[in-house]
Amino acid sequence: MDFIISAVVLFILIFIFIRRLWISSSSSSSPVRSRLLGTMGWPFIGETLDFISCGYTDHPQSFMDKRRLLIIPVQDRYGICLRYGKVFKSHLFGSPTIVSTDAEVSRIVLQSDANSFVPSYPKSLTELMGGSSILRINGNLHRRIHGLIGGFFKSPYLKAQVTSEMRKLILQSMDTWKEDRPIYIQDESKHIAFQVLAKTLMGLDPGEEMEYLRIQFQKFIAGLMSLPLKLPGTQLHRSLQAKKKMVKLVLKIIRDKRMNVSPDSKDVADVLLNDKSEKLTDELISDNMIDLMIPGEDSVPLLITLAIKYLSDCPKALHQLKEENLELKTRKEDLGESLCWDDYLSMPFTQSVITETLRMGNIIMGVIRKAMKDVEIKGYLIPKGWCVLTHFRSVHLDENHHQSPHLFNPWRWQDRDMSSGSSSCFTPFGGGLRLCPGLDLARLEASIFLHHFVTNFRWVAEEDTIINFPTVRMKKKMPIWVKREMN
Ligand code: HEM
Repeated sequence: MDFIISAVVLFILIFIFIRRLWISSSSSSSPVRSRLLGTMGWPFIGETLDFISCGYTDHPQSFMDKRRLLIIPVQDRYGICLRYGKVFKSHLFGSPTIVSTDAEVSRIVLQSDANSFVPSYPKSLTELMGGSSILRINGNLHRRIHGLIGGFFKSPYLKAQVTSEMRKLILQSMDTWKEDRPIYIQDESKHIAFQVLAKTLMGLDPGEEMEYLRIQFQKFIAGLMSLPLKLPGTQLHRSLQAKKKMVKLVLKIIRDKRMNVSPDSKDVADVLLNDKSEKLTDELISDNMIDLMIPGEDSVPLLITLAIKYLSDCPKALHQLKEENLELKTRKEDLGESLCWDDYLSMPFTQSVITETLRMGNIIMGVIRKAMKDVEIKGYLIPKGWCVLTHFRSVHLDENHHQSPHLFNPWRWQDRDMSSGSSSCFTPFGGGLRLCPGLDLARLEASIFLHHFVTNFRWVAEEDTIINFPTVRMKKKMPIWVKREMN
């Protein structure tokens, strides 16, 4: 008897489940033929809890894998479908969402302009960003600021200056390392990256103002993933207070610069101040200086930390990297020259290590866009108002695109030109109009760090694990024990 009741209950549950799939797969409001399958999960929370719980595992993409590889015979208008496929619908973080793990669909979304898709961020993040932040604005003003920032790193004079500043800060930090205690690579690289950003963005040197800015910035970013409640005592409120203090200091720096503006731009603020369009007010520039730190502050240290983690686990790659860097170091010493921007970025194996770290590490797991109108891509309908999560991580770890995707294999990138930052199967820096303008800076900083690290030190890494949610980081901050090389 029990068996019959269980069988009936199971049957009803399966029936309800399949019916929900059926309803959700055929409930498009548009006449456009849509192949989208998926479930919207529970009321309000949708499938968010499953997304988060998968996020905390070693395989955050298992949320996607479970759905795109789901074997359920669903009878839809077009026949029997055995899985949702690479693009499916869901309901995440309060929004109906299309999840794309398809390289081509994601590429088209990223390439689209603001008439079709605009960036979408969690509410707390939007609250903390300025209204004219490059991360939020669209259209001509966005294009102008993005172009100016991207252009900054193209000038030979600035390239030389940024390279020598970065080298100085990295070497200063390495000089303080002691052999009788662990060095926490994640913290060290974070400290350096902040100094590099403050210098590159607004010419700030280490000192009291930089330290004040660093402390306020830590309070500020603590609220990026917080509950969107602005009441006193909440994290978001504390972060907004910290932002106010930062804006006051940065605005003062910008105004001082405006008084003595020189035609030779020395940092990103100078480039924006020298813009002739008169659309870039001091408030807009100072807001953007702070918001530029959001994508820049954490990502580069993670790139460096993960590269060292993967190299520690792959002695063959470390050996080759060391050989390449030592060879260049000796050659430059013989010439009596120090390494320039192009030297650092032209070491092919070093760049392959960085590229492979970006592929495996997925520092930015994907980006979210919101559809401004019904958009059809490759037969999938994305309804107006829905979000699209272009999940880079799923593509980077898809064995159809990258053989043995979970293996750290820098050699796979040999003879492939990755200087443009992306191809549709490799998009760690996004793509289209919003392609990361800091990508050269990130590669350069990682290259300089790795160069001086592997040519000056041997090390033993302590056991540590990568955490992937809500942001990528090392559980123990990557402790290593170093010994200085006698060369
Ligand atoms: C490993 C390091 C980095 C990674 C993986 C990374 C990744 C990304 C990605 C995926 C995007 C695209 C976001 C989107 O499409 O919505 C982006 C945008 C952006 N990144 Fe980076 N980034 C890195 C370093 C930096 C640095 C160092 C800076 C600052 C100087 C920076 C500044 C920006 C800015 C301002 C945007 C927004 C561009 C726009 O919306 O037009 N990034 N980054």
